[in-house]
Amino acid sequence: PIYCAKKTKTHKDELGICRVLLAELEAHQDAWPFLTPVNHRAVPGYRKVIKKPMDFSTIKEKLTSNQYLNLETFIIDVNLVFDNCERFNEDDSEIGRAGHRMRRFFDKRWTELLQ
Ligand SMILES: CO[C@H](O)CCc1ccc(O)cc1
Repeated sequence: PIYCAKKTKTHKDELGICRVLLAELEAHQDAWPFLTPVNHRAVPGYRKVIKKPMDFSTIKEKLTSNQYLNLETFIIDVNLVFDNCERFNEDDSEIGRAGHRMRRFFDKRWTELLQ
């Protein structure tokens, strides 16, 4: 089309997309390592190595208490979950592989929803 303006998204539109994306992340079969905060008392070294822990339940709490300015600040927290996972787990481990699969799923879905 000759005229193709980018449709701007309101704050409400962006938060709606965050809710849909988070629901899909939580429902994913590989989400189990990421659903709740890592128990740093049970996992030696975790608190020392991972400076900014993040998980899907914490993201949900931040979303419902309006702590995300926009889609970008939400995506930053989701990526933090996967970056923490890569830092702490071997690629060739159950949780390492789950993290890579979840990141691939998330990247595909948010780009689809934004098209
Ligand atoms: C998202 O999961 C965290 O990376 C913790 C991974 C972990 C926890 C306990 C273990 O024995 C090994 C790895």
